[in-house]
Amino acid sequence: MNILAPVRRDRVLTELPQCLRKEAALHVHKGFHPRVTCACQEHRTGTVGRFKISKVIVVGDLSVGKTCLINRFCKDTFDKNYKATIGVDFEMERFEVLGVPFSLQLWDTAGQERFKCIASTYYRGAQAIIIVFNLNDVASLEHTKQWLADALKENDPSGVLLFLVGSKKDLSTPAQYMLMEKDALKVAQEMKAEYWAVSSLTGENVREFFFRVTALTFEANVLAELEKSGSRRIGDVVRINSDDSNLYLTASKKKPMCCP
Ligand SMILES: Nc1nc2c(ncn2[C@@H]2O[C@H](COP(=O)(O)OP(=O)(O)OP(=O)(O)O)[C@@H](O)[C@H]2O)c(=O)[nH]1
Repeated sequence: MNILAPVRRDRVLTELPQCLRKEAALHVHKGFHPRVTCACQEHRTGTVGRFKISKVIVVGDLSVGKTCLINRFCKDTFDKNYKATIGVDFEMERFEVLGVPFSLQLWDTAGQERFKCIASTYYRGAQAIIIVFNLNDVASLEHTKQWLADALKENDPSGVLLFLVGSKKDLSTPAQYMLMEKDALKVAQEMKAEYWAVSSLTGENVREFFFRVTALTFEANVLAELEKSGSRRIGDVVRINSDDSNLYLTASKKKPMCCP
């Protein structure tokens, strides 16, 4: 018996959402990996779609807008008053990707130094790490490297997808934004993270960004399931965070067995 309500219509993904900037993208393929599409059509996604919940952690300096980002996506609300996150908080979001149910647990962590040690105990087991900085505060961009290092202490760097997100885009002039974006793209490339710029106030890019996180996390999960179930023999190599400058989620060039 299915006791869960159907997934909201605006949480259904039938296509791979595209990256924001090709220079700093986890991959630039137009669609889902053919093996993922095929596995979904044939209901061969293993634990993905049944009990699996993917953990996503959101880290970054205090007041960069982590809570607002999550609230804009999950609740479509925006609070202009700052209330520090104490320790952690989380939201569950249910999606349907290529017909397969898929859930994300979005962990909002505290940026304030005094709450950081509580928050860091929740970093473990993340499948995606979202590192947020304020597009109007260059120091917060510099600090992203330390946030990433701390988050990776608790996670396997080769098995996690990274996203670098510039927040509060509404507060930058186009000229200021261009300057900041140049630096941010460099940092994202160094980290092997996908770059996004958003505004939780206006909602710009928020939905696109979370859909991209969902789609790429789903894709990585299904590829990992296929590998685990022995499909590796047909030659697919799944590697997240390879050394390729623009293709961190890779697969071999061998033809998939089923769909083209
Ligand atoms: N103009 C503008 N303000 C924003 C935006 N996002 C967040 N803010 C404001 O920035 C302040 C901090 O936002 P939060 O989301 O609470 O920041 P946080 O990163 O969760 O902070 P900590 O919980 O301390 O780590 C609040 O006053 C928000 O209203 C945005 O996109 N545009």
